[in-house]
Amino acid sequence: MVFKPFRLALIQLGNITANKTDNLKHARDMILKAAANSKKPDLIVLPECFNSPYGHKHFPVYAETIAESESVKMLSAAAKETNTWLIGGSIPERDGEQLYNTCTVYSPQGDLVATHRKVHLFDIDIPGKITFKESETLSPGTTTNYFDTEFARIGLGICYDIRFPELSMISARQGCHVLIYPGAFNLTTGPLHWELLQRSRAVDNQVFFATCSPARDLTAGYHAWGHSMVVDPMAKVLVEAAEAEEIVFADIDPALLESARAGIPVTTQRRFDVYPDVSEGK
Ligand SMILES: O=C(O)CCC(=O)C(=O)O
Repeated sequence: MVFKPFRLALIQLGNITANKTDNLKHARDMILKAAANSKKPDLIVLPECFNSPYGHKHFPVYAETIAESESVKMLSAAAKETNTWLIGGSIPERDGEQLYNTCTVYSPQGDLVATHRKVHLFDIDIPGKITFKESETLSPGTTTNYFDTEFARIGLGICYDIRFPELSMISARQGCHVLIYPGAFNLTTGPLHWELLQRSRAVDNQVFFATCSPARDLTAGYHAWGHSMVVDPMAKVLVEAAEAEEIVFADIDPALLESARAGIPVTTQRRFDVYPDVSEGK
């Protein structure tokens, strides 16, 4: 499987309003801006729920079917126009009666090459801090997903999916070199767990791990943590955004994955005679 050096751009998108048309226009402008940067990224990433305010009551209002989605049309056209791979964050998706939190991925030709429906819904209740119940309106995805580019195999997840090591483990054992999760942690769990979980998933699996969050907006109903990040296979943070809108770039160097695996060979020391391989049959 090909793994070559490439450059990643994470768009920590701000100004996500109640107006979808404005959100799509702003996201498009930022994709064009990232692509026009002298750093010339090979892959651009948007955050979770980039076209709608984040909240289960908003999902039914903003949901689109993939076949008729104006968001998908915009993302496909932007990928083609910039001739760049694009992970289109996530959008509320409608499929019949069901709604999903769905990530869509585009080739530089503008083809929709992969989707990932958030597998683990964000249902938490920390009294006095945060209560959120995506399952009030969303259904969970039922598949693990990755896509291949000319430079790497890339595994997908969305936000809360990061808390479930099995998903990352399965992607890594399917040969993914880089795991990319659009996400939107909050001001309670963000400071404690956002970086910790990414560095854990990276070091567990000796892969690169990246997240892309919306910018923090204290006037919005949901306060995103921000801090979009790229972590290397030794769990070193390569780049981290602050809270405001920002585009951050990272060079993904396969030599770092190779040296991590050579120096600490856990990938060949697993004891599937003692515990099961969660990727078996996947
Ligand atoms: O796991 C967390 O603390 C936050 C998850 C989240 O915000 C999400 O899944 O959208």
